[in-house]
Amino acid sequence: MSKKQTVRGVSLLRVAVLGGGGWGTALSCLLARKGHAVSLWARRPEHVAALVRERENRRYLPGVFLPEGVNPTNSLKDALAGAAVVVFAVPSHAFREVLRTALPLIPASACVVNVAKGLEEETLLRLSEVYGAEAGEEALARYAVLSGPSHAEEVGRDQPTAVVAAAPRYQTAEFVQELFMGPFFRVYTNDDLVGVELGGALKNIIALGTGICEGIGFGDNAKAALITRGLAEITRLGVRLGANPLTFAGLTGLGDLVVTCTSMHSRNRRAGIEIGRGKTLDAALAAVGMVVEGVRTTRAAHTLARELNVAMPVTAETYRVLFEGLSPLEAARNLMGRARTREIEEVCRIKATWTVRPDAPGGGVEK
Ligand SMILES: NC(=O)C1=CN([C@@H]2O[C@H](COP(=O)(O)OP(=O)(O)OC[C@H]3O[C@@H](n4cnc5c(N)ncnc54)[C@H](O)[C@@H]3O)[C@@H](O)[C@H]2O)C=CC1
Ligand SMILES: O=C(CO)COP(=O)(O)O
Repeated sequence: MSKKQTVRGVSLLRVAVLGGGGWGTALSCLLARKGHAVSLWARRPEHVAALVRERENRRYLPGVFLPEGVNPTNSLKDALAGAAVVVFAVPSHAFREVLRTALPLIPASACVVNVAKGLEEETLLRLSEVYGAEAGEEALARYAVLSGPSHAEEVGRDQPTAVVAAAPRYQTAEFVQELFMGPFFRVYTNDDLVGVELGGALKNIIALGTGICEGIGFGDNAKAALITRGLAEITRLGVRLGANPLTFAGLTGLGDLVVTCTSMHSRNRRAGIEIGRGKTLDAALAAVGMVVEGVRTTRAAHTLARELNVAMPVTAETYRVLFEGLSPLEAARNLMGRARTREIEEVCRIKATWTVRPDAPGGGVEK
């Protein structure tokens, strides 16, 4: 493919998408529709064979057909050869393992985009920290995350969607913005990498909790309370870890909470509903049959919150339901019975340490 061909400033590129689930498939379709040459890598040969044969991911994204520009492959070497961009779309728990195998094969100049939403359970690290530890700090200059309210089922069908790109180096976020931006896919940049990563990961806990409430039979008031108070505790932990509190009012905070806590596409919400109806965690996960990131993230965030002494009551009760056998109804009673407090006073206790990054034009504030 000629490097001279461009789509609004970004050359038509060779892109490797790693991960043959719903999100990797939807993003492969989006990029191929923009004219990029996409290798879609999945680890199971029979899954790749089905993708090649059917031109559809019937297991994870039924009804969305792969454009010509998507080439499914089981060979990491083939997928990564000559790639200008590498998109990691594997679940968070597989990120380090796949990264280690892929790193020697990734071209030195390639831009790496991670789209998984989670924390590494064992180390409590954000995935950009995992990347820096494995690839070296200097490699972070070409690393970005893409996050926000974006179900694969809708993106795969060109339904309007808005997301955020963030990166240690602001220009990399701008490159990723241009790469993914399309008529139905609007990409903002945000220079708060910490907030964008945490917003995407932590909202899954609240979606599990909201689902549990629905499974019990509670109504919209409970859902609104959980979304709002969930946002408050996400913001508390985020600010403690160096995020900009305003990020959580944006697409990767409030936006992704709304979509994940209310959409029937959400695996986290669906798993929560099953648990609220009385299923065990294992039975709920089996019923969903796809990755439910919030389960591991609940464990990681609960540990982080305790280590940092940050109050996260929704996370704590969700943890007890998932891992300590607390009944969903008892968890709801615990949340409602907490000591009375003031909403605003609590928010005011957030002491923001956020500073504007020097490499962000306009100070990172949208004009
Ligand atoms: N599905 C969605 O709408 C969205 C998903 N995400 C995030 O994208 C990430 C991937 O999610 P989905 O594609 O939805 O998952 P999925 O459940 O649809 O598929 C997961 C894929 O990862 C593969 N996989 C699992 N372990 C692996 C390993 N060790 N090595 C290689 N491949 C492995 C599975 O075989 C499967 O193909 C998650 O972090 C999720 O939170 C983000 C935005 C939207
Ligand atoms: O992150 C997502 C949508 O923005 C996907 O959420 P689920 O994993 O709950 O389906």
